[in-house]
Amino acid sequence: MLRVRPRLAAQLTLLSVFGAGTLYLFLPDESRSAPTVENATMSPRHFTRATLSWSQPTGPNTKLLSLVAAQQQKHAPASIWSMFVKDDDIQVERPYTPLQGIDQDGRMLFWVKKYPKGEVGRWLHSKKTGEHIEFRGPLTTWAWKEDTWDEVVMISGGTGIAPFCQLFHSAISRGSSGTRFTLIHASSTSSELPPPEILGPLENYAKENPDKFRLRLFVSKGDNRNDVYAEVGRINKSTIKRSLGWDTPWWRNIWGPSSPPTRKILFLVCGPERLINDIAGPYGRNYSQGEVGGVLAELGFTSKEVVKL
Ligand SMILES: Cc1cc2nc3c(=O)[nH]c(=O)nc-3n(C[C@H](O)[C@H](O)[C@H](O)COP(=O)(O)OP(=O)(O)OC[C@H]3O[C@@H](n4cnc5c(N)ncnc54)[C@H](O)[C@@H]3O)c2cc1C
Repeated sequence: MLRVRPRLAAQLTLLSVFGAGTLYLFLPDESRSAPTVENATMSPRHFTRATLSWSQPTGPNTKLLSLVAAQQQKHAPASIWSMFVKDDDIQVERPYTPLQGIDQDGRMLFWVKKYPKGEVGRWLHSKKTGEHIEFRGPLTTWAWKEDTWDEVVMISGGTGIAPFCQLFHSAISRGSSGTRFTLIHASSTSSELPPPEILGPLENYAKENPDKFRLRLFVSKGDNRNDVYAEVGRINKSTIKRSLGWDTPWWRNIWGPSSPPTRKILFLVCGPERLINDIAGPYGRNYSQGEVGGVLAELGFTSKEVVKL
């Protein structure tokens, strides 16, 4: 018997009312053109299949999902990259960031949030172990270049930690870089903080390598989760100044301002629109970088030093 999923059923009803041409106009067009190729190595130009091997709820609206590609994969870029995942009920794709890249067996781990009216996030959360998911990629979000920066400060909110987690696994934790990294992450409540699978390796590395990597966690309000320490409050100007070692007591400046820093500093910011706006100013048109605004502009940083992911 042919079983029609509820959302697909709704689409078919629409189809009968408005006609195929009209429905086609309603559907976002991103994923119509890329074909699906069975058992192929991954490519941005075609979709290929992965199997959901494991998933686990990690909070009120987030889940960890492990996908295994059908075919062994040869490589992944050294940069921050993502995969487009296709919701094949409605033929819409969205990018998601493998937290640890992809291993030789084609395994990828994702941390995905579902929004009350969000299409693909809710669809991914509904998938069961053993079900197939189509993906294409890798697509570079931002190219990391070793030994370009003295200091990199990563600021994230919610699942916006994913690209920094990936950079941690591909570059930071290898320890070869002369760069000092700081990750400042905020979630609304402690139970919405990233799960131990994400935070554990970051916390351990930060403890063992305080001169190379620092981690600071913030929550707007604390609740019952006590396996992790987070400061209650928002990421603001003084958080960032402190991370840069610029929080000199006022009495030290009594003889005039200290000399400007000469270190090459880069800020990477990723998360909900409000966090991006407050810290780095809004995106420009069509998600271009726009001007630097917010706290980073107040601290004198320019577009050469700020990337909104
Ligand atoms: C390069 C890149 C990598 C990404 N990696 C990840 C990842 O690893 N994990 C992850 O969970 N997401 C990630 N995202 C976001 C993801 O691609 C989707 O945008 C997100 O899952 C929402 O898609 P949706 O289809 O569920 O919701 P949609 O159908 O697109 O949105 C429905 C409604 O949900 C609300 N909504 C959607 N997104 C947001 C938001 N960010 N903040 C507040 N409200 C929102 C809006 O009100 C919107 O009207 C990434 C995005 C990019 C650009």
